[in-house]
Amino acid sequence: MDMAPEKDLKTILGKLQYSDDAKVIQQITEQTKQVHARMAGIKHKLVVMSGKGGVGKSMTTVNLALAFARQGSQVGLLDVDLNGPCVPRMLGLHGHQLTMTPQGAVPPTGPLGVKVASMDFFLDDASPVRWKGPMDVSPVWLGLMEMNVIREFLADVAWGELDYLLADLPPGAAADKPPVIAGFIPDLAGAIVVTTPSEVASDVVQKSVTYARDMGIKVLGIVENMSEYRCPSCGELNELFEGNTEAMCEVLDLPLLGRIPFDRKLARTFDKGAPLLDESYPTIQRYQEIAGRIRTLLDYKKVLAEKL
Ligand SMILES: Nc1ncnc2c1ncn2[C@@H]1O[C@H](COP(=O)(O)OP(=O)(O)OP(=O)(O)O)[C@@H](O)[C@H]1O
Repeated sequence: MDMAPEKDLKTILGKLQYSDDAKVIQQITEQTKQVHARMAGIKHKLVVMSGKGGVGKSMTTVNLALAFARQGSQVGLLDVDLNGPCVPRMLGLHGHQLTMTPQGAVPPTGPLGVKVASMDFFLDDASPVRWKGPMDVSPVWLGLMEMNVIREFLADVAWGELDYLLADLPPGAAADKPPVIAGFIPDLAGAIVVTTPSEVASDVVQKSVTYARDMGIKVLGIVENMSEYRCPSCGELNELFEGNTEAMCEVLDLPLLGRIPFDRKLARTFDKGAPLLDESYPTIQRYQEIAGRIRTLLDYKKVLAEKL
């Protein structure tokens, strides 16, 4: 596939063809084939989802990617949020670009060798994505446009060989975009759902798990974020929200993969784009444990598949 020396949102949009249904179907088929080819060298593909926004999904995705990398794996991070991509910023890669080569768009490398591809690389600073034309009046058209941009983006990124690819999906509950985007990723190993104990009190997490399952996505487990508060001066842990994630996991028949405390010291380093990477730090050890559990689940799944 020929690649332009530079690529931005306008070029992507310029390539989309909507003149008739046959062309749309042909384009989707070609993009889908291309996505399969691009991701053929990736062993485990995972998506990270949440019911609502702001529960720490990106923070969890980025830290799990770093945890897998610390265990010696080759890791890629995919940030497909068109309206608030924050992964590059957290890893100090904001302002970086994909490198366009004849082999595809090569993602920049962040801390611990993690490769990052984000919609952020196509967007102007601080301005939200604005679509022009018929989309102004049609939310359906707007959704279609976004999905096409994401599929085209996935069709371009040349990941090479990876052990893990973690995709940070946009926030959204039940019948929203995240499960549709997850469907673009071939041979998906499963989804990790991030929640806070307060979110558990509502039924939003259960709805998103049910909807993901209805779409054929295997949910591997739940990560509870902001479980407790770690005091920055003395390190003591105190309860932060009411909620019973264990009971919810039992109802949903899902493992609780781990609990991450509200840790201002750690989060501040990611918000500043200079992430704390010290593996002896207690909250980072929690992420390491969660990554270990995910690895065990994936290995178990592989053994089961080989036996059947
Ligand atoms: N465990 C934590 N301790 C302290 N702060 C946290 C923690 N997890 C996330 N945060 C902070 O909360 C804010 C939101 O986190 P994040 O961007 O990861 O949420 P999100 O669920 O991905 O949001 P959205 O999907 O709506 O973009 C960030 O400023 C982040 O630093």
